[in-house]
Amino acid sequence: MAMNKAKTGVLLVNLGTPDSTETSDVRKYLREFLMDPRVIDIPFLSRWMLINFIIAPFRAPKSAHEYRKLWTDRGSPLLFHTVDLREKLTEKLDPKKYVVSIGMRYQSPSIESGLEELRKEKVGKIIVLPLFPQYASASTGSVIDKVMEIAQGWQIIPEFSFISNFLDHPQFIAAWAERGNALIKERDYDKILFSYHGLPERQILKGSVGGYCQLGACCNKYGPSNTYCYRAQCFETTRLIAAEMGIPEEKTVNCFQSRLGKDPWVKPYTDEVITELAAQGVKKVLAFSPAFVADCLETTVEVAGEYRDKFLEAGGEEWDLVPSLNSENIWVECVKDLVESRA
Ligand SMILES: C=CC1=C(C)c2cc3[nH]c(cc4nc(cc5[nH]c(cc1n2)c(C)c5CCC(=O)O)C(CCC(=O)O)=C4C)c(C)c3C=C
Ligand SMILES: [Fe+2]
Ligand SMILES: [Fe+2]
Repeated sequence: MAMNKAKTGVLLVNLGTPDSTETSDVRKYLREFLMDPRVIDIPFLSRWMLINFIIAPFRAPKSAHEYRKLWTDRGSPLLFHTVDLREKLTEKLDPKKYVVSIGMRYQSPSIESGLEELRKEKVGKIIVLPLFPQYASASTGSVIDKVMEIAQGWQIIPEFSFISNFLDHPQFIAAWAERGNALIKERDYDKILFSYHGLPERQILKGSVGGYCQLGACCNKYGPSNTYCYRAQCFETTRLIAAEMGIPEEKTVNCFQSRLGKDPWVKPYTDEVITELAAQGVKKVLAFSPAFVADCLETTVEVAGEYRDKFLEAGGEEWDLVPSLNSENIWVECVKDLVESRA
């Protein structure tokens, strides 16, 4: 007689977002987010002073203003696209074999509540998918850290599988190419710009065991020696999307956005690249933001708003952002494959 096998739980985790655009909620979110030592990796007391004397009083009201530009009837896009992704993935997976929940690394719904939903279903195995294509300690690493911290308190720890990155998954690449091609069909662009979330350089160097990454030309090749170098992962994603779309490499440009503070972050910086492109006479830019799988503050407000304004003010004429993967069918298929290949 065939044995009934326990279901596999799938936990989809995204970064998280404030509960509302009230400054108090944004402050609460920023406090939790930026007190994470993997995000701001400086000594506790310095981090605490930075959050309480600078971020909470000055940054929170500014960020709340930005979040108001992003907010929709369904709240924050980052959250509702993750809810939709869960729903569509659940429809595609065999209900006898899988149960899917979601968790946000910061604020709600929490990772803890997502794991509890799975435990109630008595799952035999948990696959954790941090929704960050390229591994970074500040994103994927922090999610894994939190899940392990929670599981420490359990009597029974089931089998876990953590998906650390998917920057080169063929369906992830095809999904971006499909989104980009829809715009390229309409219009000719001079440059295709890929803007990734930035990181302090020291975070990459700290992970560079044996000094394999020098933040230079070494990141232009991706392979077994630098699997987790964030910069190399980003460059590889660009190369693969460009190849899938038939775009020559010299038409592409990589850059890193959203730097915070005075320490050096990974280069080149998106705002500086924009000024240089405009000065070179580039008029039409198509921008991709493939460090995010859902539209969020960083894409809709920063890339499609702030950076667009900057480019147009500097003499550019056209700046379009490729919408994120959100809960597009081809992306749901990719997530299904990521999950089934770990089951
Ligand atoms: C030291 C600061 C930060 C690091 C390091 C960092 C890494 C990092 N972040 C994401 C993804 C997202 N970040 C988002 C917003 C955001 N990020 C930071 C700071 C750091 N991020 C701040 C302060 C904010 C809040 C907004 C602001 O005040 O400017 C978001 C958007 C969330 C939303 O609600 O829409 C995402 C997503 C990754 C993947 C990453 C490491 C690679
Ligand atoms: Fe961030
Ligand atoms: Fe590198």
